[in-house]
Amino acid sequence: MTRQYKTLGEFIIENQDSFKYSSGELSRLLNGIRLAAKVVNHEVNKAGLVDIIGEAGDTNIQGENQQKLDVLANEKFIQTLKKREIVCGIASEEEDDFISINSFDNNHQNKYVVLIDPLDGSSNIDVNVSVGTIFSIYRRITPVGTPVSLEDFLQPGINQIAAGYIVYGTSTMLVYTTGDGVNGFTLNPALGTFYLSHPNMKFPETGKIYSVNEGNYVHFPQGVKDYIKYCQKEEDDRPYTSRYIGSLVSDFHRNMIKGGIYMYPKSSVASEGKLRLLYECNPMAFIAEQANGIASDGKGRIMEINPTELHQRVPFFCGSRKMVEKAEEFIRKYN
Ligand SMILES: O=P(O)(O)OC[C@H]1O[C@](O)(COP(=O)(O)O)[C@@H](O)[C@@H]1O
Ligand SMILES: [Mg+2]
Ligand SMILES: [Mg+2]
Repeated sequence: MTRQYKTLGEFIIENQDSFKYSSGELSRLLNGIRLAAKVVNHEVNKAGLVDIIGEAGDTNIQGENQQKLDVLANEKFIQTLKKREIVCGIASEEEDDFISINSFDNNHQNKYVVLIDPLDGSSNIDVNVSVGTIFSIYRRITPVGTPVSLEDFLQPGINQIAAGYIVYGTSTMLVYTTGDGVNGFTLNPALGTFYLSHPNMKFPETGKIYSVNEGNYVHFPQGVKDYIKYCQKEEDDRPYTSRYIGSLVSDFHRNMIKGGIYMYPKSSVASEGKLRLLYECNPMAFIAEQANGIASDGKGRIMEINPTELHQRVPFFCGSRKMVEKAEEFIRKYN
């Protein structure tokens, strides 16, 4: 007899009462993300066959050449969330500024803001390597009934009420937390349904995988260089294995299952690193912490950083507790 898996829809309903503000709104929002994930998954899976490969011809506010799939995924998530009557604002990697969304009755009754990285790992789209989507959800802090404002988005990660990612890989999975542990759901493409395949996901306390773009080694701070040398040294349970897919979501997902550390440090060519605090680092940090992992900027907790800009970047060290603590130890030696 095949094992009965709970569906994502059932799980969302069953768990909505454990949610602090449970009024069904977050469930509707998560269901919106579930729907958009399936739409984007459909496009990603046929990327080689239709004209969504390659550059879209524009650059985003970060000066990156937007890929066609970046733009398409951005449109699909924004359209789907707009229609759900619970979102008052959306910020996205692919949008210069936040988008204010007014409720149908035009008096700003919606309570949630969503920050998204619609397509993570853009450099891997054309070469058939796994990519993802990342989302972060907050309750607005400005009063309901007034237009959403920038301060609703510039909240520290500790204020997140939910966060998650979708990985479009050998299978498509949606992994999320509402502050009550981390659960992973695998899409059965034949049925178009997500099933609870990975309940209560946890980072192993330590691991043997380090993920960093070693091509930037010469530009890294000495502490980071020393930690990488430590990972490569033949001693105790080392050397560790180097694994770097170049898609944050995929590297994070593997390390959460097997144990490992992902690093995107600052460097002499990227003074604050590359990853964006609001829609990459904060959501992954929330998931990591809910799964007994750690997320740091090398000095302290990512989720305690007070954001100042929508697209600000921060150095990022995330994964198994003992490995991130060791990396911080090496970095602190030079502070
Ligand atoms: O090619 P690099 O410099 O190693 O950067 C790879 C990193 O950049 C990212 O692609 C940034 O994300 P986007 O693709 O969403 O811009 C991460 O997913 C990945 O870990
Ligand atoms: Mg990204
Ligand atoms: Mg992206």
